[in-house]
Parts: sequence; C-alpha cells; structure tokens
Amino acid sequence: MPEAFLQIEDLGINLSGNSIINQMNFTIKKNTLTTFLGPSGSGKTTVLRAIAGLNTQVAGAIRLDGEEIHALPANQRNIGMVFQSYALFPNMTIFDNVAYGLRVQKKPAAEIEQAVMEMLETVSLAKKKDAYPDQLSGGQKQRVAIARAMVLQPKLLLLDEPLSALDAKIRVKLREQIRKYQQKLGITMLFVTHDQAEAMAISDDIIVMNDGQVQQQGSPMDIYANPANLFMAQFIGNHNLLTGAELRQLGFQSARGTAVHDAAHYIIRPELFCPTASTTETSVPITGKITSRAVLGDRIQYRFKTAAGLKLKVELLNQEEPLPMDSDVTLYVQERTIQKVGATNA
Ligand SMILES: Nc1ncnc2c1ncn2[C@@H]1O[C@H](COP(=O)(O)OP(=O)(O)OP(=O)(O)O)[C@@H](O)[C@H]1O
Repeated sequence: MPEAFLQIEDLGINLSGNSIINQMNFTIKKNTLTTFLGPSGSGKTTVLRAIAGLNTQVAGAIRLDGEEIHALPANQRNIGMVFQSYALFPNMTIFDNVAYGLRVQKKPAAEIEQAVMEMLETVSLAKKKDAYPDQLSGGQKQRVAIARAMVLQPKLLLLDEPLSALDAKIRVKLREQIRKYQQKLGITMLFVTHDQAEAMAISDDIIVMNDGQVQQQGSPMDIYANPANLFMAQFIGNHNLLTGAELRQLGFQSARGTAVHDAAHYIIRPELFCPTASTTETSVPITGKITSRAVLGDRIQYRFKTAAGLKLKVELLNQEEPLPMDSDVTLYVQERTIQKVGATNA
C-alpha cells in the first residue's frame, strides 16, 4: 500500500460543547486529488479547518508527510487554502495578490517575479497581471486565488467549495482546470464539495461523510459501483434501491451468482435496463407500464410501474422509438448487474 501522505487518526472535534467529529480515521495519498463529499452539516468544513490549523482544539493525530502537525499554528503547516469567497486583496493588483505570500517569506524580487508570472501563465491570467480583482469575473478571481495558494508550493492544498459561487458552465470549466493544475504541478489537493457530479468528475478518491463519520472512501467508480451501506446507496447516484424480498418478487433468485436474501438491500441502476433479453447472460424479464417519460437529450428517463406495483426508474439511450406510455412493456435486467449494498466484492 502506498504510504499515507496525510493521515487522520482518531480525530475528535467538539464545538460549543457538542461532539461534531468522533474518532475519524482516513488517509490520503501524495499527488492525488481527494474530495470530501457529503450533505450539508456532515462535518466537511470542520475537518478541513482542523487540518488547516484554523481549529487546534482537536483530539487525535493529524500527520502530514510524516510530521505531526495538529499542535502547530496554521502558518507553520505548509498548507494552502482556497475558499468559496476568493478572499483576494481588493486594493492590490493581480500580480501583487499572487506575490503576497512570497513577499512575506522575503524571497528575492527576481525569484518572485518569475514564480508569479509562471503561475499566472498556468492559470491563463498573465495578461491581467496589472488589473484589480473587481475588474475580473468570478471564475477569473477564483483562478487568482488558486494561483496565490499554489505559488507557495504547499504540501497540501485545501479547497473549500471553491466553485459554489460560480454559474454552472464556469464551474465545469474551472473544475477541469483545477484537475489539470493538480496533475501538472503534482499538488496534493483536498477538495470539499456537496456536488456529487463534481466529486465524480475530478477525484482520484472520494471520502463520503455523513453525521461526522466517514461512510466510505474509494475511487469514483468504487463508490458508485459498490456502496458500502444504506446511506451510500441512497446518497450516490440515481439508483433503484430494493429489499431482497422485492427483488425476488421481480423474479431474481440470485444477484451476481449469490442467493438473494430477503432482508438485504440491492440496487438496480436505471441505465442497466434493456429493451431486449441478452443472448449470452441470464436476464430477467420485468413487465409493467411506463407512467412517465422525460427526454434528457442523449437519454430518456422513464418511470416504470411493475405489475406488482413496484415503481422503478429506468434510463435508456435515446436511439430508438421511445417506449409507449400506459401499455404493457417488458424490460430485461441481467442478473450479474444487480448490486448488493455493503458487498465488498466488485
Ligand atoms: N462553531 C460551531 N459551534 C457549534 N457547532 C458547529 C459550529 N460550526 C459547525 N457546527 C456544527 O458542526 C456540524 C458540521 O458542520 P460543517 O460546517 O463542518 O458541515 P459541512 O459538511 O461543511 O456543511 P456545509 O456543506 O453546509 O458547509 C454541523 O452540525 C454544524 O451545525
């Protein structure tokens, strides 16, 4: 196993007398982008602030690159931070904003000039070096904030919902750019978001939090394909979540070759329904009626009600005639695509 670069061990955080985080453990690897994903109030910001040193009243251990850092003040941790609100200095030019930290460190002027210009080239803002923050768009301001943090070459860069204040199109563009900077400069990043698509799109690893607990950590594919528990199954994706009893009612005796247990939970992903039976795999026919449909562009989303009254979400590629409404249709699901919640095997 690669050595942990950031190691959180038995982290405990109390705020105003309430236990917010209790015995939390996780590690992240060097030169990766890890996302904290979780609903509002799950503790993402609280843990990030503890790592940054903005809250030092914590139990347990925080190690970065082999060094115990939990007792160090924020400015001695070599950790950068980017906030949703940019927090640029309004009365300084873009160049001076990015140069600020290096000047505090009393680096020679020529070195500062070179590092700042390289960083402004990286974030494609070299031409704006003499502008002031209020002359830039939201996305440009956030790129300055990111450049200002990256120019200090922190061991770890924390980004707390950095895209939340931006509109949808810019968010997608900037998240791709952040991923590019991370890979180009080999920075270890920890990125907080409550947006699942954002986390899936850019992460090497996702840590899903709820109620101050890590629910699951894994690659986007892992998290999507193998939810570790009921919370994960409900939180991630747009699944059909069924009990074993319901699955058997649909005609499945087994899932991935294992007998279905009535009390266990299973997932059928909406995109895994087929209009025709597989010729090579065991597939189960399910008959019911389409009760609604929505054309999403490349896909069509259906609500499908089985003869026994189970309501399922179905998504098919928009490449043939849409399924008819209100008359019986039969769809097929391959037995091997059913996922058991909490199963560890892929
Ligand atoms: N200063 C404080 N005193 C007491 N409780 C706090 C304090 N700050 C946060 N909390 C509580 O800690 C929990 C975690 O909050 P936190 O801000 O870390 O969640 P989050 O996952 O970052 O949420 P969001 O996505 O809304 O930012 C919440 O229940 C919150 O009410």
